Amino acid sequence: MLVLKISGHQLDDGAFLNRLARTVAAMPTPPVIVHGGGRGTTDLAARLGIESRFVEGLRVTDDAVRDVAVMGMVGTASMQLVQALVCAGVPALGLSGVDAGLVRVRKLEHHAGDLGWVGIPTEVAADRLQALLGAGFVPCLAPISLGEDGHIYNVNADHVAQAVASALHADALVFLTNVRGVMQDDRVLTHLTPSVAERLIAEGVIVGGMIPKVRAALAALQAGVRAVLMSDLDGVEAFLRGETAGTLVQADEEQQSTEGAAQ
Ligand SMILES: Nc1ncnc2c1ncn2[C@@H]1O[C@H](COP(=O)(O)OP(=O)(O)O)[C@@H](O)[C@H]1O
Ligand SMILES: CC(=O)N[C@@H](CCC(=O)OP(=O)(O)O)C(=O)O
Repeated sequence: MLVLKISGHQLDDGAFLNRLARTVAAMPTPPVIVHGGGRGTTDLAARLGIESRFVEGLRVTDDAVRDVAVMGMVGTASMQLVQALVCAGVPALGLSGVDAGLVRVRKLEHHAGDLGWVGIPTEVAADRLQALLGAGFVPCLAPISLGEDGHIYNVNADHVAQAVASALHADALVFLTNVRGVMQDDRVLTHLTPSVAERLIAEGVIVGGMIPKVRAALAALQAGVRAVLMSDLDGVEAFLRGETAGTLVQADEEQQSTEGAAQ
């Protein structure tokens, strides 16, 4: 089973959505979907006169921003995606992490300071997601989730996707984003190991929203998800055809044995 994380970058692009929906409809095994909505939420906040602030790719979320995040992600983003999927014949069910207690979180303690209502997943109700899959639905999760303290939290969608893929023991986790993969000097890195990733973060090559994505990808690999890909839609479609594309994360030892075999 595959967990597909869909970025919020292109959810207002009808042609993109229709192509994506056709790709999902053609998948032999229905995926579990986690979507973002960061860009739409930032746009909505601006229209409401609220400035958006991010720390290492995570949105600083006070009370007002949390309200906007709920509107942007459980509302607009979910509706845009589910509409396209259902039109393509996919029985998509738009949910958030709050519904049925699917994703529980605790407040994220960040080294850079207090980010407000930002959560980090602690538990995923894998049995309930399996029940939805078993009943023929394709769950589409917005990343707003319920705290162990009963409060509503804004959670980075990459973190939710990682937690869901790990809890479901998914075979693959695919991060569909708006770039071809993790880039260095205008080149896509075909493979990324934990040690290289941390070096590129420290050197400022991997910045902003790519930081939580890369860390989530590494955590999924660590949790036993065998294939973890970061790519755009071209790359995701190639990956589903069994071709190489985008950036695959790989354990350090795996990289060494590949290099060893090549010598
Ligand atoms: N080294 C890098 N390679 C590719 N993209 C990067 C890199 N560092 C930062 N980015 C930025 O990260 C963005 C993806 O993160 P984000 O905007 O949070 O996307 P998503 O919606 O997929 O979570 C890219 O659009 C790019 O601007
Ligand atoms: C805490 C935090 O950063 N939450 C994110 C959740 C949405 C998200 O991750 O959307 P993308 O996948 O489109 O970037 C946010 O508010 O933007």
